[in-house]
Amino acid sequence: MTADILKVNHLKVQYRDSSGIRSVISDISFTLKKNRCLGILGESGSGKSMTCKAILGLLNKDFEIQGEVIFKDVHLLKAGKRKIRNIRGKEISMILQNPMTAFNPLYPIQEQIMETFIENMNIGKKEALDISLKALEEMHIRSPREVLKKYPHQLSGGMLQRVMIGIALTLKPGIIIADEPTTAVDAINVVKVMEQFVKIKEEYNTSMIFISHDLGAVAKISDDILVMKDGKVIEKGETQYLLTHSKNQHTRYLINTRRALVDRFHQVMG
Ligand SMILES: Nc1ncnc2c1ncn2[C@@H]1O[C@H](COP(=O)(O)OP(=O)(O)OP(=O)(O)O)[C@@H](O)[C@H]1O
Repeated sequence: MTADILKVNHLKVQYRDSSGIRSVISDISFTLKKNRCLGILGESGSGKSMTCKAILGLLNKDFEIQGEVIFKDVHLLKAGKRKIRNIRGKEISMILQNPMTAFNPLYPIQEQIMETFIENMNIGKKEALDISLKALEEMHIRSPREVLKKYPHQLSGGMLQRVMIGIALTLKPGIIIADEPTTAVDAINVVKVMEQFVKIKEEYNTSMIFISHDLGAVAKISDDILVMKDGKVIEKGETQYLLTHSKNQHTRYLINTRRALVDRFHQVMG
């Protein structure tokens, strides 16, 4: 039996503004098992990002959150700010859709990466620089010393995303939550970024939540899949079983849409 590393029980998220209250996530439950990858699949607006932001306490006061999120016996929704901040980054890392938003545009990335390592690993500047260089090398980034001196806008989305993955890997968290990590990446680098995720999973024993609207990406990396629609979980199960046996209409629709896309690609490419 594989142990559960993260349990989400009856999570509900509501959004409140001047016009009233709106349900964004309605009563979802799932578990992430140790050393496994859970793919969250769903169309835009289905609630994938909101689910993960709620888990990590990243939503502001306009959102009302109910339910239970248990990570290693810690009830994350009730944990204090300091405790959550310690868990985020070191124990649970999030890789965002748009890596540009994770960096401050006003500073070269070197300072920002080093700061993250100094804060989370309790080390000095010299060691942080060595580790930063190593993190980029691990991601097969050429001329890492020069790359570190660049400002975020001087690097491509794919490059920045690889830098983010390198940082997450170096911190060796128990869980990586990747939210549409290939969105800002050009087609050539998508393959490279996906390879890095598969590598993390296979070599580092990291548990992972991989969010995407792309069934191909989710199927490539996930052991289990959760399908979301309109803020609800409509199906969950082992990836292979779900892809071949799902009787759920919406899941079949997502599978068929993907199949049609691949067929069209083959037609165009001859
Ligand atoms: N900042 C916000 N304020 C209020 N409602 C929001 C906000 N961000 C998202 N929502 C709403 O929450 C719901 C779920 O959105 P969410 O971003 O989680 O979807 P998603 O599945 O991650 O989609 P995408 O793939 O486009 O990121 C949607 O109805 C959306 O309108």
